[in-house]
Amino acid sequence: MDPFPAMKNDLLLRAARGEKVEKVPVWAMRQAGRYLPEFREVRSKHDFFTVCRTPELACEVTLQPLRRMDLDAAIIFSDILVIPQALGMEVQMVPGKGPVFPNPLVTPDDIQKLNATPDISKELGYVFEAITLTRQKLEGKVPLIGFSGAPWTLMSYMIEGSGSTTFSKSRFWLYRYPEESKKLLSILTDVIVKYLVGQAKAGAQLLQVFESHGGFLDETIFNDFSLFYLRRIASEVKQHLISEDITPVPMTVFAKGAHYAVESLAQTEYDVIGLDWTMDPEKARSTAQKYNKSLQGNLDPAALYGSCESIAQRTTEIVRKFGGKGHIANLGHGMHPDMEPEHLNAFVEAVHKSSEELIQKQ
Ligand SMILES: Cc1c2[nH]c(c1CCC(=O)O)Cc1[nH]c(c(CCC(=O)O)c1C)Cc1[nH]c(c(CCC(=O)O)c1C)Cc1[nH]c(c(CCC(=O)O)c1C)C2
Repeated sequence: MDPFPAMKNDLLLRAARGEKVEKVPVWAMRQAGRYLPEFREVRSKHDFFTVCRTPELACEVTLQPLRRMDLDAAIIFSDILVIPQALGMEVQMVPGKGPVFPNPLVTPDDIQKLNATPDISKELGYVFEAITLTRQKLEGKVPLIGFSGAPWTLMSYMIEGSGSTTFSKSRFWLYRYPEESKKLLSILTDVIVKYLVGQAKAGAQLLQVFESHGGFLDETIFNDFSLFYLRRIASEVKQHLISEDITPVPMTVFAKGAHYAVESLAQTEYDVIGLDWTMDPEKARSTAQKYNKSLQGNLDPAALYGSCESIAQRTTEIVRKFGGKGHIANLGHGMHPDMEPEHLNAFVEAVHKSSEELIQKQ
């Protein structure tokens, strides 16, 4: 028996599985965040990782955007960098700078210092508790998304020690220490699989894997150091759930910038391929159809700086290009802190209105 309230809106889950929908579901990456005054209010009292680690606070900020807008999904408030923390690395969130690792990995010997096989429920149980609490509080209003960073993206932060424009230190590892890099990626993959299985068991109804730094790799390097592990994650998460008699939840992969990889990702066990705003929806759609996959995306986040009219116009165009079926509307990357909530709302409304019209005509 499902211990959670019955779903009132399952558009996201139907679209992820390529089923019929009456309108296209929509959510936004970083929909909980600093562009919302009510989020800044919470952050003025609690530091970033305290919000992540306190289920009541994480639940509260997860629900904030849903009180303002007719979004079709919630995404649990957390960060991809909770995994390096679980492996024993310190991560600080520095205002105006973002995440900083005071002691990044410098040479492959540093891999020995990691706690490579952490007790996931002990180290990350707070995320599972936040998910269960949020599923209860959502009362079936919309599905709850869980997520993780992908191995390469996490490895790049662990080596760079922060964001970077070149990722030269972590890319150095791929070419200079390929075997040790693979060892690290495999440690991360094993942890990510357990973490995502735990999220599904706690109540997450769709799991998204963020390969935010995919586009820094060329195709052959991507295949060996990213795709290989992404593929393992989808297949192992689903196998684990099946072996415990749990119906596997749909999974989305978002490999930002990896244009060359849309087809190879469509050949994995992910159900949904996320597109950034520089990718062509029509081209991706013909690829996705071959493999029965759904797509997510891909309005340029910067389009939200335009007027509400221009947002509606651009959104209608994008919805038409994706064709209504097997589409989850989203931005091509996350919200920025200086965006206006009303402009995100214009996007949400335009997705619903234009897709309802499009689907009715079909
Ligand atoms: C709101 C927020 C988050 N993380 C950070 C912030 C801002 C910091 C603050 O409030 O002080 C720091 C925070 N955490 C990170 C960054 C990026 C740093 C950089 O590389 O420049 C920042 C500013 C690292 C991070 N964190 C995340 C990614 C993957 C998505 C992406 O590519 O943007 C990445 C790369 C995932 C993430 N991060 C977050 C979510 C919450 C759920 C939602 O979408 O509403 C999610 C899914 C939340």
